[in-house]
Amino acid sequence: MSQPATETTFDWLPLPALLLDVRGRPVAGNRRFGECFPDACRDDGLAGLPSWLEKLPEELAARVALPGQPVSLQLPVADPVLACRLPDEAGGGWLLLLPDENVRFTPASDADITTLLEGLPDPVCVIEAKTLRIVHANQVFREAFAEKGDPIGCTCHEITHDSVFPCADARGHCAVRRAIGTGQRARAEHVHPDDVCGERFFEAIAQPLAGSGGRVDKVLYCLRDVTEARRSREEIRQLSNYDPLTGLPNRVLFVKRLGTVLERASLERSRVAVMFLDLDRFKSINDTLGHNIGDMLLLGMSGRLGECLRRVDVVARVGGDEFVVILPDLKAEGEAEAVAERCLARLAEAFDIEGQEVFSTVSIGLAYFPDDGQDEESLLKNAEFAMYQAKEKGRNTWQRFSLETNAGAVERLVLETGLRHALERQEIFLHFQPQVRTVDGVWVGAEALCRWRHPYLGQVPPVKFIPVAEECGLITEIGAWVLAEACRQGVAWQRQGLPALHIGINLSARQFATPGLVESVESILRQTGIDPRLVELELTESMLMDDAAGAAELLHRLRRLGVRLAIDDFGTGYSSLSYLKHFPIDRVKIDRSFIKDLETDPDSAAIAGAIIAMSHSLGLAVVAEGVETEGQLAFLRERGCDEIQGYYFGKPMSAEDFSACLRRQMAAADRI
Ligand SMILES: Nc1nc2c(ncn2[C@@H]2O[C@@H]3COP(=O)(O)O[C@H]4[C@@H](O)[C@H](n5cnc6c(=O)[nH]c(N)nc65)O[C@@H]4COP(=O)(O)O[C@H]3[C@H]2O)c(=O)[nH]1
Repeated sequence: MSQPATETTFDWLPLPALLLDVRGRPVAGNRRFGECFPDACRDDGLAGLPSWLEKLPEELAARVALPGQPVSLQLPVADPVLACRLPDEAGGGWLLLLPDENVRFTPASDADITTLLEGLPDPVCVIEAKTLRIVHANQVFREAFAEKGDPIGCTCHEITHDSVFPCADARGHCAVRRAIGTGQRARAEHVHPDDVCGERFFEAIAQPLAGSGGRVDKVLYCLRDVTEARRSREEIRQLSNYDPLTGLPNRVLFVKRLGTVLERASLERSRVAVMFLDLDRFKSINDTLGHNIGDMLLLGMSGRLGECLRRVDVVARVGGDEFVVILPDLKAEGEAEAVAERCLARLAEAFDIEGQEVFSTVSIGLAYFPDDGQDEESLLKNAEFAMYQAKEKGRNTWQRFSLETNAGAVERLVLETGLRHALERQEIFLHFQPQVRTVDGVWVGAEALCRWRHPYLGQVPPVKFIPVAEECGLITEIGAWVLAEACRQGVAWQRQGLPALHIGINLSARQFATPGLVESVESILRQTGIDPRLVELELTESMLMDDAAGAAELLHRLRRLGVRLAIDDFGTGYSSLSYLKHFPIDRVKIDRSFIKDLETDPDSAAIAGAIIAMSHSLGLAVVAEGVETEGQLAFLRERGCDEIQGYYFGKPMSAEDFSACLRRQMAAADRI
């Protein structure tokens, strides 16, 4: 076919246009066509044209048209397509004018739609725009609403909602009507009643389908059952914001709510109180009556607490036996105190739990906004502090936050209560301090030292919390955790390619006296898979002296597990080396107090020297603790002290820092 004389005009036509040969096969597209179908127009001609153009030859063959006379073609696009016979002088053929750049497709035939819908896994139907009646529905849709009978001819809302009114989501949106109105795809979330689970949630998507006149005459309506996804989302939200036992908000949500209340209170200049409640001696109830009864008591408590509060008050469970309440918008003086009194009285009444009468009381702390704290954290902290003051006053009472207090006793209570949750809240962790071979400075061991990061108090030193843990018996649990964690770390280092280091672990007196220590150590060794010879348990002299025979037997049993034993802080207690030889001890650690004064105090130097010499004569190795200076190191090296521990070589550090330092040491040694 020769190129028509109108080529320039053809190219600049504002509509997409195609030149067809006499048989109706596309030959060239104009510039606009190229813009609309960029993939189809290549330098070497047309290719990959829309499939509906394949019908053209068939369609044109049936048409009788005079040159220059346009005919309208029935192609599956929304707007009419015009074809114009070109005069024979111009080579015959056709000029095809497409409606505009957004060539829209009309749905295929009913049969095509049915096949298409059946292939979809979700309930899908086609709704007539004018009447909102269903004209097609796939099998999944029919099954989903089987009890309603044949959906064809019914309105979509009759079928999906049992309603004579068009359906709508929570915001009043009907996806179908929006799609009809805007000609755009619309989405909504619907709740449909369900006999089995009460209600089911659907994501509804309405896709407008344009008729031959370009107007939306049908809507493709897809429903996706999102009930399960929504439930899991809700479960996650519930778990992260609510306490699973009582269903009350947890600490996270409580702090958010308190933030909102405080924001409003500062705008309105109103008063808010935070009330912190802690059950008195809950641990002993749990221990004696069992966790089930304990749980039910907590449930009962949370219920009764609700009875004592106003509707605007917010109650949350923030710890095992700790509840907090926000009392917003306090009008009268003493209002919060009255609530506290009411709670004390109601909560002290007996609970009937599985036929048992259970009594419990609470201690309550009160802190006011803005007087006792201006933000969530300080109010919560001060209310908790006041609660400890109430405990200190004899429990079953309330106390308003005040700085004048028996600081020591309250601090102890704060520590004890905090320690009860410290392990489960992962506040306890280990640091490691290198133990270095004196002759060449090589790192041969590490002492594991326990650390506690309290949420309010920050890092609490072990000399403060270990004695409290001892007194309240928590040391057994903490000590076992330390032992396991230190062994686990030792194994992890070896797996990372570091040399096998011996790990020093402190045993406290109470731990030493707890029955089952040997079994506990044995099981930890087995579970962690550490070589027992790398584990060194550190004890103090006083632990051995009270019951020497019993201690010796215990030490022998520990020794039989393969672990090493060291005497810590040597020199501060009985300091009888001859006595020590009755025990299966491997090493002696000279206390820091002697090392500190080595260079200035001849007595300290003499004692340290004597300990080293005597220990060696008894076949015991010696470690010096607290070495901070070159001079101390020189002295100890000269006296043949086996190992050194102290800031001179490294402070206690995290396991990651420890391994990084050790690697640097090893690399430096390799270079020498
Ligand atoms: N000024 C100075 N201090 C140095 C130097 N080198 C080491 N230290 C400190 O001396 C203490 C040595 O541990 P310790 O005598 O077993 O004394 C320990 C131990 O008795 C106890 N402790 C720590 N962790 C545990 C544990 O897991 N269980 C038990 N039962 N007690 C622990 O707490 C004590 C104190 O531990 P930390 O505060 O970590 O204090 C550590 C360490 O940081 C130095 O050159 N200069």
